[in-house]
Amino acid sequence: MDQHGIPARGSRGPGALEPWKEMSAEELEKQYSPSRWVVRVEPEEALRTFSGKGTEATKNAQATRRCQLHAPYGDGKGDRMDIYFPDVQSEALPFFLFFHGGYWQSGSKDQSAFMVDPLTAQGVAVAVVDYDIAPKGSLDQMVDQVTRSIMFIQKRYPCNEGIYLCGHSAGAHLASMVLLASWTEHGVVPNLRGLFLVSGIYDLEPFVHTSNNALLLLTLEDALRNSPQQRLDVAPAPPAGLACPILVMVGEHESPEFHRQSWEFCQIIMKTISQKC
Ligand SMILES: N[C@@H](CC(=O)c1ccccc1NC=O)C(=O)O
Repeated sequence: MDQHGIPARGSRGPGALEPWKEMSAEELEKQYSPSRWVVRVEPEEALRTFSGKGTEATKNAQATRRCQLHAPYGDGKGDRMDIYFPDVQSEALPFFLFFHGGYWQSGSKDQSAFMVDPLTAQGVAVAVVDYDIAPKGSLDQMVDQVTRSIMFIQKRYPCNEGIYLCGHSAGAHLASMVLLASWTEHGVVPNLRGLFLVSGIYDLEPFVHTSNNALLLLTLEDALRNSPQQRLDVAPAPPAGLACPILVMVGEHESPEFHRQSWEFCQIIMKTISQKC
């Protein structure tokens, strides 16, 4: 265990399953290529459709909803979010913050506002958050950006009726990292009321050994430091975010490794809650 409370390499506790260690490089690559598990279309078409539909929905949301685009949540050029508002004019709204996926190296807020229509219609404000993807940003910087984007919403809308975080894939990982955040250090505790984690990965060690790491260049240390699966139950204090409901979801047709990641993350959350809360 080091000073960050990070367990030594490979010590995931008794009973931990690490089937990925037995896989060939080719199999591991496939397990961590979500587009190859789409059942209806070929991987390239799946990726094209995903970004095409997202871009179209974003243009539609920007044309039809009251919104503030490129709102700066910090001083960095990449510290930007688009905020979409419901018809009701109020500061006391629930806020839904979305963090896109793309293995920390692709995707943007400009193709990720597909949930804006249904949520704003229900009286929810939606913030779609950009962060500096690789190679511009490092994973540690992205985690910091996500933390600052949440603090920005809390400070700007102190009367909010709850902050709900949602992330998809790599974005689910970034959202889950708030469970390790030390909010008192940041001078504001966000009014977190819910976490929606969709098809995320929470133990980054297997990812390090795939070609997806070529741009991100995560070391094993970076991966462990940024793996809530490995840090949650050894974190020194009960994470503030654990006081709210956490929904861990995974797509039916995602790879067995993606299913295992979500399942084991659920287990560690429940274990941590029973120990610390
Ligand atoms: N190169 C990956 C792309 C990918 O992983 C991805 C694409 C869009 C949204 C999320 C993704 N994965 C995780 O963040 C693949 O082929 O599946």
